[in-house]
Amino acid sequence: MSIHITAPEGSIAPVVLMPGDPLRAKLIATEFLADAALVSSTRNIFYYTGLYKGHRISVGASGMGCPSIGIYSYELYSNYDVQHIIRIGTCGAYHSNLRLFDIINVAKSASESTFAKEAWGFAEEVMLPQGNAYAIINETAAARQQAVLDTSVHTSDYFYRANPELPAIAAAHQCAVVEMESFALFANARYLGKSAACLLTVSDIIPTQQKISPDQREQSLLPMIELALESAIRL
Ligand SMILES: O=P(O)(O)O[C@H]1O[C@H](CO)[C@@H](O)[C@H]1O
Ligand SMILES: O=c1cc[nH]c(=O)[nH]1
Repeated sequence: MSIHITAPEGSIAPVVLMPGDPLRAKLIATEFLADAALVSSTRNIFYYTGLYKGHRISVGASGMGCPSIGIYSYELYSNYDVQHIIRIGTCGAYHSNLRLFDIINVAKSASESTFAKEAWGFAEEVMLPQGNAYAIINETAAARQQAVLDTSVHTSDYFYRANPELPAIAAAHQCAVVEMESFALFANARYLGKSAACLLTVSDIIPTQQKISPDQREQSLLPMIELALESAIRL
């Protein structure tokens, strides 16, 4: 048990898939895991453990933003001996050459966030995926002939902001998309010597304001979820 996750000891698998949204965690557990058990629902942040093709896997939410994923990933790595976390999220595209539903395996995360520096003394504004999860995802995608873009992302602390220009950090690091968590996940994994990767599906194109509708969102994330599950059983 930890402060924010009340799963009993041993009830979380060494590999965790982590969407932002607790209801996405529930959907994955219901649709894809055999014998899925709800092991924590503290603050309605659901964690489930079950079997995918006979392999024990957990799925649970991070909430939104670096502070929130910072808490959940730290407790999973430290209190539950989790080895690998694969974030499975949505992102906005800064450029209209990306398309809705494109899938990204995050190659690096650039952020103005103070999370890595203040928590662990990592002064860099770029954090990288840790361990072998990122490479396994690319190998799994290639074996499935599934298109995945290998892209830099901007991890932003802001969803809404006054200035519509491309943020300076996104321009400096050629970030094609924006999301809000991978920088903190990678920083925690780096500090704790664990493995972390991040898959994203493009849910909106910022310059043209195209968006996946709430109805489309559930189904449109399935290719990313399947890639994450197929990668998880190879870790
Ligand atoms: O779809 P999720 O995983 O929540 O990810 C993205 O969506 C949220 C914003 O709507 C932020 O958490 C952002 O990172
Ligand atoms: O963080 C996010 C996620 C989706 N779309 C955005 O514009 N930002």
